Amino acid sequence: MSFARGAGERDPRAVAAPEAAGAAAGVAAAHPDGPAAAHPAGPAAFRLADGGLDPRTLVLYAVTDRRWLDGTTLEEEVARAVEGGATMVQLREKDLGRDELLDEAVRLREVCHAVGVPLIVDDDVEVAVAAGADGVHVGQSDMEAGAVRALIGPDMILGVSAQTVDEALLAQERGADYLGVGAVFPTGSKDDALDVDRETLAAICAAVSIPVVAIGGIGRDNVRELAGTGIVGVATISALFARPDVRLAAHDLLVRTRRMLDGVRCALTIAGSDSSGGAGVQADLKTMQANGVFGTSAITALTAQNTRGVTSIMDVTPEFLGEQIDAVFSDIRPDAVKVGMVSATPLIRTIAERIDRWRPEHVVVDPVMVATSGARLISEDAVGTLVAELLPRATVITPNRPEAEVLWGHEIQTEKDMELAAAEVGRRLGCAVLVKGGHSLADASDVLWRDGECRWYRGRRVENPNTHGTGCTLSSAIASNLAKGFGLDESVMRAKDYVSGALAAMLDLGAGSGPMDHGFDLASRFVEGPGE
Ligand SMILES: Cc1ncc(COP(=O)(O)OP(=O)(O)O)c(N)n1
Ligand SMILES: Cc1nc(C(=O)O)sc1CCOP(=O)(O)O
Ligand SMILES: [Mg+2]
Repeated sequence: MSFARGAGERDPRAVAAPEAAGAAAGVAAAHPDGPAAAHPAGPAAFRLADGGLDPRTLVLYAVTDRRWLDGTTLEEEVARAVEGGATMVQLREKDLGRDELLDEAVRLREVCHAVGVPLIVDDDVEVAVAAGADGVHVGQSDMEAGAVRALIGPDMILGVSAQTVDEALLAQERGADYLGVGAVFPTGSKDDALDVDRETLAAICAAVSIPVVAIGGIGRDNVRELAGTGIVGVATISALFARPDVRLAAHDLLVRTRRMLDGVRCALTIAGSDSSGGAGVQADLKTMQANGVFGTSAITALTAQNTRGVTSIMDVTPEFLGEQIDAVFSDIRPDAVKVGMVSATPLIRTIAERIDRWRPEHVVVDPVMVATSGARLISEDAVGTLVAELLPRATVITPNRPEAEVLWGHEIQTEKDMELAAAEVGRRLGCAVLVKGGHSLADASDVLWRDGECRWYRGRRVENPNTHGTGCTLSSAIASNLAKGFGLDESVMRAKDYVSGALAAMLDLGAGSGPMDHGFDLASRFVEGPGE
């Protein structure tokens, strides 16, 4: 484990760090800026309805160590950590006297409460209470957990360290809200840390009903090894405070921790290739990536197109389309499927047959009929097959106004017409229907019919003439969110937000209606690059 924080930075082990005892006498009952100025909602705000600690507060738990400071203050570094996404902060300073610890706790409390993040104090119950912190963390050689609970009352958060299943069960019985279990990897930040192997960590998580965070030597390169253990988050000192940019380090580790906790979700796009990259399979894959889902593809057709129009289309054979779908499903089973441009009857039949064979959980069909440029993308006879054989197999379909008119058989002139169209088409097909409003009607608002009810999603209008690929992008963003486990309502809302963001980035490419910036919010911007 390296302590090098970068050229010229010091080794914190060179600084005297006496492992101070826990609670000692002499702390004032309350600091002058104490509990009265605490987070208005108090620590109860971090609890769920059943009284348990909300596990989301533990996803990225930043533990302080002033020995990493290099000309900045602890408040500044903690502010950076929470700005980057730390969900909980622990003041753990072994070399501070109690008055200094209390002052530091009060300062950190302000920083944390300004952004709604709980502050925990390590070891010292009296300082935690006097400073108006949200909780305290004690280990096996600190004050006994039951005694701590009696002192802090029912609301304040109590964290307890455990290295065995017996210790974990006892801590839970004595009123712990969460457990810190480590050291799961070798650490240079705690001299007396004991090793906890993966099996013990998993056994502790399985034995208790309170949330567990892993601690010790965790960083961006090994966090994924904790997948499947049952933890709800990770606690770390050096992966944040030893980094040159604490905010970026926090964001990077948060993204990686979330990915580790959620597992990798996959989506499949079955659609046409757009040589200009703004629509079709290319837009779908970029959208999936940007929405945190691994994208796979089965290509229905190659198109030669750019922002001015489609000049040529070459369909793949139905056999080859089927082979692509089978190759993906038989190996990486996607959590959701998006179907886009599919222009010929045999290809539509192949997709319908594969849906029956592989039974994906979610199927989003964008019934692409006409490109934004006006080019027809499906043969007349194929529309009948689409309606009869593919759309009834969808979870949700996402027609724009002209497509909804074809499916409904009437003109759509008002928002009421959009609702009627969505309802009638949905009843006929037995699936949810999202009718998308256009610039001239309902602005950026769409209506979703599902299970007999209509719901409007009022989007924010973005003045951007470059709208090539918006339909593909919306449907693949919905599929990505369904793949991640969101319900349909939430998936539509998130997808609309994503499309608005991609439009608002105002990318301007090509002479015609250009593509959106699918990568406007990519996490990679926050990932530390080489040389750090
Ligand atoms: C979240 C979390 N987990 C474990 C610890 C370690 O606590 P403890 O065993 O009391 O050791 P010290 O931190 O006091 O040296 C922790 N602080 N936080
Ligand atoms: C504070 C602490 N407790 C541990 C335990 O095993 O209980 S390990 C540890 C140090 C964590 O720091 P780093 O992320 O730099 O390894
Ligand atoms: Mg302790």
